[in-house]
Amino acid sequence: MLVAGVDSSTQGTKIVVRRADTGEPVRAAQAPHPDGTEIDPRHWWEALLAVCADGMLEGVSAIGVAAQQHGMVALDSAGEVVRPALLWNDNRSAGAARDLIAELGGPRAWAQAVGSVPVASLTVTKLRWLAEHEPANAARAERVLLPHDWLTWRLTGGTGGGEALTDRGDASGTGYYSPAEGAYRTDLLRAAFGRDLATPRVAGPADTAGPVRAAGLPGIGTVSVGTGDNMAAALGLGAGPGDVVVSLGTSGTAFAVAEEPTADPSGLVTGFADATGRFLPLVCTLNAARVLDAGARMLGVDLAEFGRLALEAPSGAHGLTLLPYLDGERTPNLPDATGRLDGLTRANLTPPAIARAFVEGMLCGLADAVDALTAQDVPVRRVLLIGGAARSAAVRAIAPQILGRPVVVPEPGEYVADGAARQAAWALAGTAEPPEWGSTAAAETYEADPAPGVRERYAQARAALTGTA
Ligand SMILES: Nc1ncnc2c1ncn2[C@@H]1O[C@H](COP(=O)(O)OP(=O)(O)O)[C@@H](O)[C@H]1O
Ligand SMILES: O=C(CO)[C@@H](O)[C@H](O)COP(=O)(O)O
Repeated sequence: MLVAGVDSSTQGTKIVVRRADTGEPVRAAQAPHPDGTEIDPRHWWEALLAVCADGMLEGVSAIGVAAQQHGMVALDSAGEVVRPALLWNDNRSAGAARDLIAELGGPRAWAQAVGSVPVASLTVTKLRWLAEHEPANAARAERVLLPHDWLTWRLTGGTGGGEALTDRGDASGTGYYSPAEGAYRTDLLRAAFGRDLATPRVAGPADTAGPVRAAGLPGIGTVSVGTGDNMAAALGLGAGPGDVVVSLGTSGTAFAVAEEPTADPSGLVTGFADATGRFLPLVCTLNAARVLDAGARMLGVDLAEFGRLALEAPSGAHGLTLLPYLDGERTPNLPDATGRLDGLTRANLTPPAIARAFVEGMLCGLADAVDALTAQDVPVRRVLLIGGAARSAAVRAIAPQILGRPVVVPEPGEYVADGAARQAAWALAGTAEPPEWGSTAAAETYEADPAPGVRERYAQARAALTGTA
């Protein structure tokens, strides 16, 4: 029996087909999404149809969708989107986040209410922005979904009979759902938007959303409830207690599966739920793999050559320090920040030093993320490195220096899509726990002497930028 898992992430859609019982890979495909921080969801649907073409779903008995978290998909009474979705990395609602925090009585009140302090990424702030800036669109909105909710709904029939569903994991990133209570905070949604909006029913981790009823796709009997991409990655990796996953995709994330919810009033750690009934404390940066993409483009080289250059320079990049806030930043919360390259001299203005500084700067943001998790008593027994940029030999070699501990790199793969496929297999099996699909046995461990000096210079540069030096 075969299952399929879909990852509809920021830069593209990926699909994997695996055997339901063992997880053995069978086939895979991917299709890109257009760039930008707002996007018409029909592009996600078209990418999903593209990866399902050419017999991809032949013999598949269940399918699940995981997607980028937080995106605001507002629908009207006919089920049409009222405007392009605002994505997790769209910073226009930063002011709305500040207002919402003040209105509820400060960050601690939010952390206690929903496990997270609003920043521009969270859906609740996008709803406030919509109400304030696009009253005509806001007036048409009847329902709010997240990217994975919308795709799952379309798969199961959409306006032709699908029920809008979500799961705890993705719901926990909205800012109007309490993972600790397992319930929506409709009062917070109403306070943000000015009136009620319909929200999808929160189904259980192994529930079925229905059969595939979308035109142009085979009538697969089981669509699992789906989840957010980070929750799916944890499920795909089989992350256990003590595992901290560092993912270097469009976003940089550090997260762990936890038995208890977190409520960090500093706002650094967002207290999400996972895809199995547990919790997923997570730190997210806006600047990860695409920092390297931009650096390589600037130097006029491909990613392989960029990595080779980075390894040519010594640790510390001859004194260069990159603050990688190329898309603003979410953690730390600096939505209007821009990047900064400190320490330039005539001697160090070389491609190797610049490439090294880009890799080190990106990784320093993630090292701070891991520290924020440990400050919330999240145990770190080992660090697992995944995501597109983990394919870079330079990143793999430099990561243990900057993270200050050995780094386990599982075989490169699509762990979000794998998690979605494993959830589909779980829905099919109807068991209490997801099927055992083996572990990260093919992982390689990278070790190196820690480079605390690099992090100290980074912290100084960051403090100078934020005026806290
Ligand atoms: N060998 C590599 N070296 C560095 N970056 C890479 C490499 N391969 C892929 N990437 C980068 O990984 C990113 C995509 O990662 P992925 O985890 O698929 O992101 P997302 O899930 O956010 O769409 C792209 O920015 C791409 O340039
Ligand atoms: O906002 C977050 C997590 O809170 C991001 O991690 C998004 O879920 C997008 O992920 P990628 O496209 O980078 O996988």
